[in-house]
Amino acid sequence: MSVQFPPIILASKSPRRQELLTLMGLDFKVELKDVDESYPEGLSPAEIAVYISGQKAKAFTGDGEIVITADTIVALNGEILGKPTDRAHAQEMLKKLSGSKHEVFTGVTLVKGERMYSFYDRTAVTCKAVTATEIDFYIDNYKPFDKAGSYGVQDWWGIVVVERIEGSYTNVMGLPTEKLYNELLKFI
Ligand SMILES: Cc1cn([C@H]2C[C@H](O)[C@@H](COP(=O)(O)OP(=O)(O)OP(=O)(O)O)O2)c(=O)[nH]c1=O
Repeated sequence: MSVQFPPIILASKSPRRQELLTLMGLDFKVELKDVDESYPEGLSPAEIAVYISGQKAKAFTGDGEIVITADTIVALNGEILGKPTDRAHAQEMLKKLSGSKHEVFTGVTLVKGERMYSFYDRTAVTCKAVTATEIDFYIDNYKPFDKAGSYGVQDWWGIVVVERIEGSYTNVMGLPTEKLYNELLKFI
């Protein structure tokens, strides 16, 4: 790669984020810290994603290194859909997403020394209507319990159910790579 970035730490256990950063051609290390993912009331979906990515970043100082954290949430008509707590919760979320359009927000925070900068990207996703049997098939075979909104745009749901995506695809997967690249160039 022609651009030289300082050493990068990705503070995320998400295999999708690790994969996307690798696809960006960046060298990085993964470091994990436990973070409370609760957020204050009254925030918009974009503000929630940014707030939680900021909370994840506060655990790091990033001396000489750039630390990247992110948080992805799904919003449907003002309702926030995070990760499902169990099978029934996943069924409920997928039923709501079926036959409708929702938004995915990923907040990203960059940290280097004393500097901290956050941004977000927004993608609109339209899903076709699916049956209860298809939802059960999906949950049983793809176990989307680690995913916001209970689905992965990169798996069966994205291939078969997602009709239309307006905005960044990688933002839905968990990291808005196009925007992240531009922001990293400005941040270093
Ligand atoms: C909507 C959607 C979410 N997701 C994933 C991305 C994130 O991993 C997860 C949202 O949870 P997050 O809390 O954003 O991230 P995480 O807990 O997986 O990882 P970490 O906090 O360590 O960074 O949902 C997909 O993989 N595909 C999708 O289509």
